[in-house]
Amino acid sequence: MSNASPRPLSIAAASPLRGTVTVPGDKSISHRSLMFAGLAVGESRIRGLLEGEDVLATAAAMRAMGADIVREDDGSWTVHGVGVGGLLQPQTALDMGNSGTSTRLLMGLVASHPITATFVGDASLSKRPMARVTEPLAMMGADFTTSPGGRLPLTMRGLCPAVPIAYTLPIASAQVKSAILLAGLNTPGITRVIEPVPTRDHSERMLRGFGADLIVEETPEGRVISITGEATLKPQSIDVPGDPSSAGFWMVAASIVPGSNITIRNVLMNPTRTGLVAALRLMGASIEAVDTRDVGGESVADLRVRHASLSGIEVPADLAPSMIDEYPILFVAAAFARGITVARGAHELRVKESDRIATMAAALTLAGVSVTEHEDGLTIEGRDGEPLAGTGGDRVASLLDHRIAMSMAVAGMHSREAVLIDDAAPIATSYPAFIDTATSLGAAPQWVAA
Ligand SMILES: O=C(O)C1=C[C@@H](OP(=O)(O)O)[C@@H](O)[C@H](O)C1
Ligand SMILES: C=C(OP(=O)(O)O)C(=O)O
Repeated sequence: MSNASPRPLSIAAASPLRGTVTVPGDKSISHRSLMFAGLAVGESRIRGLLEGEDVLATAAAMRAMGADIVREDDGSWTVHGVGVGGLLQPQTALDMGNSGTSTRLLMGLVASHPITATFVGDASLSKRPMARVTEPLAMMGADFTTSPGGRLPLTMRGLCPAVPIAYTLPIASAQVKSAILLAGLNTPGITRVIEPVPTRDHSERMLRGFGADLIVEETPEGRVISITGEATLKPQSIDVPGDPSSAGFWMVAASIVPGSNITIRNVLMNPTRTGLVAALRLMGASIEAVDTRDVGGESVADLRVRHASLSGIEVPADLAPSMIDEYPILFVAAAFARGITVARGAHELRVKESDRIATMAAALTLAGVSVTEHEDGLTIEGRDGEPLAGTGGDRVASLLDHRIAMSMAVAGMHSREAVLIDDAAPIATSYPAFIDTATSLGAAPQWVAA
């Protein structure tokens, strides 16, 4: 996983995109399903789990710490948990591959168990900041030996019983929030996280579903989330809804390729995740949610998306937490809009799988788009529906970042000559079927020789 060989991809003008697609299970919910089921007492069943490399890294780590996790013949997953407090000492380093969510949430779990664990990852993950979780987890009593800059590889020793804390998030991060709440699961007393800016709330919803004593209060300081340890989690039957972050690629693809008309089935519409839909609608996109329904306590809908003339906008900065992973594909939409799009207030993009501000600025510039880079975002001059010229035989650098590879593949779908991407292998971290789905909709991605 950490050493996959590069796989260059070429993609050029698509015929109109038509048809119905089903996106894979939500990545955030998939990670949490395995972790919480792995801590429950008894058998949980998960349907629709995302079988991408990031989630498989979580499964392997939970197995290494004692959970029994099996993929059944019908594609569902069965998990027998160890019980909160029951995680075992892993015998080898936990390989987190490319996955920030696996790393930070599992560090939270280890923090309140009496075990030592070493976390390693690929070149991208090894550059990402971990102090945002090691600092609060150290306050709870965990001990860390990190690589320079507080990065991976790192070894941590949990403390049991750990010390409950009340912690105000200095950055809007669901991973940091979740790491602390997960440490709180096995910590006697009440662990509190104060979230001035709301972020995705899957940990809160799911932990409550698994029977944890967790309350959320809206206060003038923000959302206060309190979890009482030591919790007992009850096994669950989970249907993972489709990932809105994966659906985002098709929303933009259908919006920019003339004549397109597609339906994306079963998309999670949790309001902490729908920022891209809101931003695209502000730009004039035609996205209609049909058959909105409740699946396991989450709102889910089918999205009908038709080609539309997009206009440049100032992207409201308060949408950032609810579309943080969707900026790369929003930048692609902006490249085809009429007029200027300004997206600021998204500084966190600098510390994702790649520096997504710099990486997308370079990628779009190579494809002939006029882009200005800011410390916290981009200004993009739209082409008013005109196709890109292509990358002229040069290769976009995806820098081990799945969302860059997929976003630039979508850009290629409305390009006269090919957009070449140096390495599309990272797509498998979150969306293994992306290339097949693109082909089924009428696009023509081609693997090329390295
Ligand atoms: O909690 C989660 O599942 C995630 C939270 C976000 O990260 P941050 O919390 O670092 O913003 C997001 O970028 C990531 O893809 C998944
Ligand atoms: C940022 C992402 O994931 P992670 O932080 O889990 O690596 C992502 O999927 O875009």
